[in-house]
Amino acid sequence: MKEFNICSVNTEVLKEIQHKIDFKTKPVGALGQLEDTARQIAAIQNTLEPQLQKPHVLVFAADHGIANEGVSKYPQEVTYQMVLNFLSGGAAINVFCQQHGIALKVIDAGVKGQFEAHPQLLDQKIAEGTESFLASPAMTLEQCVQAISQGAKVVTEVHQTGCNVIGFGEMGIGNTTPAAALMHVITKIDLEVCVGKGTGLDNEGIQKKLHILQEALEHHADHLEDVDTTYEAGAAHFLWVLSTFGGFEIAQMVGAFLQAAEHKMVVMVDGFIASSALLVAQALHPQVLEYCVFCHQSDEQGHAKMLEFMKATPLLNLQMRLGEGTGCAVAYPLLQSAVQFVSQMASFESAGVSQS
Ligand SMILES: Cc1cc2ncn([C@H]3O[C@H](COP(=O)(O)O)[C@@H](O)[C@H]3O)c2cc1C
Ligand SMILES: O=C(O)c1cccnc1
Repeated sequence: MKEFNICSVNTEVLKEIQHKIDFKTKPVGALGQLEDTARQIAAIQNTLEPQLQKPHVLVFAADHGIANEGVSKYPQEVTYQMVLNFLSGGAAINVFCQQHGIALKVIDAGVKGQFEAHPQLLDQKIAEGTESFLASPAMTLEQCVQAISQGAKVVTEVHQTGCNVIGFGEMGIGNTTPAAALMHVITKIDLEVCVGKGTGLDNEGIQKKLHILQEALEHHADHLEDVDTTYEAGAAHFLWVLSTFGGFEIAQMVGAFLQAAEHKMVVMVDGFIASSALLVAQALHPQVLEYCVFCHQSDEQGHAKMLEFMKATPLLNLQMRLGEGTGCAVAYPLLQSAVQFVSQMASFESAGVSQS
């Protein structure tokens, strides 16, 4: 497995930027979470003059064997079709990226079917979909390790273009099911809390999804008993969990999160599925969380608890439940506001305004 070298952010800068923020012409703390975000970005960048450059969203797409068990409201071919939609500019993520000047790349991490070459599409296909984890591991350990390094590689390429702020999205019909499994195994939160409606299952559909997950956990129970999800237990446990229950887009996002933190990039975190990849990433390297701005709380029912587990306070709660990185794209202007008030607001002294 690729080694990641992730340092903690500079906490000295946190104190100094706080001082700078407190001398801006506003009551102390009045910009709320924008102040927290500004402090965090300053600490990540190790500067009192944080800046955002060349924002990117990477959408990782892949298919899932478990989708054949009827865990989604939509058919599997939607994954392939939506990739084409991303490439022709018609998806929600295209619209929001266009709106905010965010560059968008689409990564085929393991979609069923072949695509023609396209300047926005990267071929990082591990295989044409995972196996159903109802009866076997979703992927081999080798595939899992390969996916992590592929996800890392694309982030390094984007970083080399001068990008210092990046978000990860996903597309993969059925992928709220592996995300729920990862959440349950890593957080030990009751499976019922981790399972939600995804693309819009009704109650009966959610019960079926829950039963399939229970059956899958039962199938892997012998191994699961030996799984130690404490940090000290080491990477092998988490790699087993990720390869057994994950997906190729999820595993590539694990590598992407870790690599972005190694490059000291500001990392925008999207919804339930992206956060399930981050759960694995933070289990391997807890410092990755210091680089993460949690963009929104998804309406998928497990997300609130998942965020709580990572002690995260999301910027937005718009009852969105789409994925694709849309939470990152709509929250990006807030990150811009955070860095711009630091650089552009007057101080009490420069504006001649009296302090308390
Ligand atoms: C047209 C369409 C576009 C999407 N864009 C993201 N998702 C989202 O829905 C899927 C997860 O939900 P589930 O586990 O219930 O299948 C993922 O592809 C996710 O990205 C979409 C889903 C659909 C149908
Ligand atoms: O929060 C998400 O990422 C999400 C929720 C439901 C369906 N697709 C994605």
